[in-house]
Amino acid sequence: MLRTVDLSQAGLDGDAFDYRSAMPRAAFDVDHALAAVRPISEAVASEGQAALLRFAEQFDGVVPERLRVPAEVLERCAAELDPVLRQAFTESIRRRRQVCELAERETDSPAVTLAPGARVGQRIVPVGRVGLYVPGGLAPLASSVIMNVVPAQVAGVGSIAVTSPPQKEFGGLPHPNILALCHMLGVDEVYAVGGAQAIAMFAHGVPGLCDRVDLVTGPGNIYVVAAKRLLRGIVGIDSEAGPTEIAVLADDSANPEHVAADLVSQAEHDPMAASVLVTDSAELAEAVDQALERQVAATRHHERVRTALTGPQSGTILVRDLEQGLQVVDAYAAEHLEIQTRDAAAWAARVRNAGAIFVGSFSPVSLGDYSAGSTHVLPTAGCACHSSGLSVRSFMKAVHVITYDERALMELADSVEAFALAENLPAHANAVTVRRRGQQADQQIGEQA
Ligand SMILES: NC(=O)c1ccc[n+]([C@@H]2O[C@H](COP(=O)([O-])OP(=O)(O)OC[C@H]3O[C@@H](n4cnc5c(N)ncnc54)[C@H](O)[C@@H]3O)[C@@H](O)[C@H]2O)c1
Ligand SMILES: N[C@H](CO)Cc1c[nH]c[nH+]1
Ligand SMILES: [Zn+2]
Repeated sequence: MLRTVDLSQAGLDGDAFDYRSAMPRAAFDVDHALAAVRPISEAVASEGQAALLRFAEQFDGVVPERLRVPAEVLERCAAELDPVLRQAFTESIRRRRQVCELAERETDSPAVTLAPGARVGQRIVPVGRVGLYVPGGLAPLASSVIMNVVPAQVAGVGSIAVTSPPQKEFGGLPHPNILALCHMLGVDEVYAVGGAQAIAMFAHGVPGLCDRVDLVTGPGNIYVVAAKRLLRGIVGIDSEAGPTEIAVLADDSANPEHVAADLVSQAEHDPMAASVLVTDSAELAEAVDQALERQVAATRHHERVRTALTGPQSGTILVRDLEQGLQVVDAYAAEHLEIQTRDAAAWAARVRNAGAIFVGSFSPVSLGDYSAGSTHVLPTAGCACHSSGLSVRSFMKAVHVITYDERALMELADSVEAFALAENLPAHANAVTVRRRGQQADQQIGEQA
């Protein structure tokens, strides 16, 4: 089912080999998606609620009665939540919050004294207002409420709004599990708006409905990603967390049924999802492919899964050994990387580029999707080589605080003036010179007195 790319001879001639270009990856037509979302964004900016209602009908097949979900609906959804699900939600929140509080929090740095009277410190400040996107097109990702809201709350964000597509099945409201989780987490500003129009609503603000936000976070499909890219600058965005990807680095010790199940699990998200196996064992590759045939035939969303697994974005990469496999997975920079090898922790420690690393046979990506305590909002399309998953840090800004007294500034006056004049910015130099003159004038007055 997976096409094979044999890289076992690549790079043997001693020349650097471009593994990134050799990897299967969707040729995302973001330009096409950008062309689709630009008029959506402009219509939301100029027409407000009327445009939101029109796009809901066009893309979600339903016109919500109210674009903002009433408080009593949130309360009812929480009250009617299945007890087993409530327990699962509670445990997921508890673990995610614990990791946020113990591993992701940043604190102010004490000021560094660089010379007498010259101090620079750093304050960490939460973003003021955020808009959090929860996907709901092909599947209602209630877990994305937890992954967005919990780090925002731990960061201390003052104002939190959540949005998710309206569901025809639920009369134009977002899915009830999404609404129940919002209530459980104390979020009362929730909208029934999906896709690019939701990102535009947050970025521009919509009079009489939703105030603009400072930062938009959360995963979504290619239209959501394109809207975030289009509106970056008008609003802050987290990383581009688009159609899901999984790469598995495996040797002949891996269980082919486990590997296949994990590849299928992420292919279930989207026909554009990517599943990639990197292995030095042709026997494992063959066994995984056989397991895939069986598992895909039996899975509920088999059409979507088959499209994802047979698309240009998925495949098996044969490598000559795990050293080369490491180079390949680093070049690919997967959203999720599983290591299913002997000595998995040692290989995992050497990986540089991945959104999240799942180590050993009993850490499947699905665990991280829901309950491990880690984030599932992760950079895709190779962005893991420069971006991180959504965490408390995503909701915080660092502000330098500079405090120099007169003597400390005068010690540096020559340097700053020379620097400024070298850049042909004399007004910059003058901002120091006037203070120097002021000091000289004070000295003269002192001498005259
Ligand atoms: N990288 C991550 O962290 C991460 C996490 C979870 C999910 N995901 C991804 O999120 C995505 C969820 O996608 P989804 O579709 O299920 O839900 P979604 O909520 O992201 O998108 C649904 C919306 O897409 C818009 N849309 C659909 N067709 C359109 C068109 N032709 N033109 C303009 N807009 C259109 C509609 O407004 C609709 O409300 C999947 O790709 C999944 O893999 C990524
Ligand atoms: N695997 C997805 C992208 O990280 C997240 C998710 C939510 N629900 C199920 N899976
Ligand atoms: Zn998933």
